[in-house]
Amino acid sequence: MSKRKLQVRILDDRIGTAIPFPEYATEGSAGLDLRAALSEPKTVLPGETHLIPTGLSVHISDPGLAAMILPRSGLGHKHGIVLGNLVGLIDSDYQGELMVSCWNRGQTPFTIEVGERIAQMVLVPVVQAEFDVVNEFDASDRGAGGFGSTGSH
Ligand SMILES: O=c1ccn([C@H]2C[C@H](O)[C@@H](COP(=O)(O)OP(=O)(O)OP(=O)(O)O)O2)c(=O)[nH]1
Ligand SMILES: [Mg+2]
Repeated sequence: MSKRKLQVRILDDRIGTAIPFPEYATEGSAGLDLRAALSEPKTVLPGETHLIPTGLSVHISDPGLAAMILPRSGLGHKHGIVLGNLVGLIDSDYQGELMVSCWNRGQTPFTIEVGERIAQMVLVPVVQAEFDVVNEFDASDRGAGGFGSTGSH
């Protein structure tokens, strides 16, 4: 399987030792698990949102690619820990630290441990649009119908 080279900077020297470097959990994984580069465990109370550093920055560099930060399903479903921005989008020209906004949408406090896998990052292809302003579109079957226009079943 071919993999895409990605430049990464390690901003926290515990990465690679106390905090494992991000990796694909299995050969077929789409997401790289991102870990909390915290100095001590952090409790997120119900309704709170905390910005958690990962100790890493990436420079994707190619405008035909981006990265998305997505919740981990186990954390989100069982513990209510999802992302404060719902989805994080990493621009190809971003060179700052990868940050994860952790929102506790549940009813019970959740403690993020040092090095815990808090979210996952997926590299995705991107096509930038160049707008071509027109007065009318060629007719389509759907036209302007949406929001349930095709019926409820
Ligand atoms: O979960 C996230 C989302 C974004 N970012 C970084 C990478 C991204 O390239 C940059 C800007 O994100 P975005 O464009 O979504 O935020 P904005 O509110 O539009 O800020 P800006 O004005 O800096 O673009 O912040 C993260 O580290 N984590
Ligand atoms: Mg932006």
